[in-house]
Amino acid sequence: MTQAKIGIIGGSGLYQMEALTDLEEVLVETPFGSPSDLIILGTLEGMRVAFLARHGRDHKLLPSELPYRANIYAMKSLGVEYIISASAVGSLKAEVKPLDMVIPDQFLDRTRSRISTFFGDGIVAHIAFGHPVCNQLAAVVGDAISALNLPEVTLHRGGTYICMEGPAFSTQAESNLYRSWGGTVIGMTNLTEAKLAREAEIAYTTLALVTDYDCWHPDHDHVTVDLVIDNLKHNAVNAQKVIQETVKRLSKNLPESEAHSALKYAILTPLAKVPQPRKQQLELLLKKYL
Ligand SMILES: CSC[C@H]1O[C@H](OP(=O)(O)O)[C@H](O)[C@@H]1O
Ligand SMILES: Nc1ncnc2[nH]cnc12
Repeated sequence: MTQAKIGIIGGSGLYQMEALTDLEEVLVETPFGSPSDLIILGTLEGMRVAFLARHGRDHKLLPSELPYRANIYAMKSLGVEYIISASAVGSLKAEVKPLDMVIPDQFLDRTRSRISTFFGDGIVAHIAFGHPVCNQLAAVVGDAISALNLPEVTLHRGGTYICMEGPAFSTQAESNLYRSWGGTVIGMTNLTEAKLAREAEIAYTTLALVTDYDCWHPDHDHVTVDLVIDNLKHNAVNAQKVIQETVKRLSKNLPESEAHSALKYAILTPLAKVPQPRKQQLELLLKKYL
């Protein structure tokens, strides 16, 4: 049974959504283990939404330790069709300032120690990922930001999110390399989520909230947690406003998304030949094709 069509993943600094009412905390077990925390179901702008603190509400999980598959699978099992993912990022461009918001439309993968697929072990699928975020959902978030006219915030529509492994921040040589590759912002989590969301046929967009200039900018201190904490707090307040305005807009019109049929031409293994335990494990993702 669908409990929420909209999922919100809160990153560093965003551990709860204050405007939610009629709260229910749910423990969702998945074939991939437990999610990062209990999922909070609540009402926002008349819609049921599912909120998950990515690192747990007490921020106890490293980017490499996150149960990415359980998080996305849990959202899917609640009926989520759209995920808005709020994330703290460093800026790789002078014109993208701390407190700005970026809606990336591309990712570059610098992760190396995490599983970023539901497939394998007897079932092969290759999803299309040329456009890794849902452009329709991203446009709704962008329009919400523009309409809010937040002081001190410039919106950047589009851009490339470099997803590094962490937990240490980058070296200056790495930061400069990412700049030379055309990176716009850098973080440690969103590419993995975006891939799994696409495999789960959930439309996904990132709301990237800038906290720092990483370590490349000659006029700014290198990023440290201490340095970004105030910006994280400021961004968390703004992110909640943006998410509320986005949900308000989604409550009037849920956009079509190619993500919702991402598996249609992706699975290579004949489903009759998939080992039964795997089929059971992935039933939630596969059932419309069985
Ligand atoms: C702010 S310190 C680095 C930490 O912040 C980002 O987290 P999230 O993507 O969950 O908002 C980044 O990915 C690191 O995990
Ligand atoms: N400079 C940075 N590098 C990686 N992740 C970040 N999250 C916030 N700032 C970051």
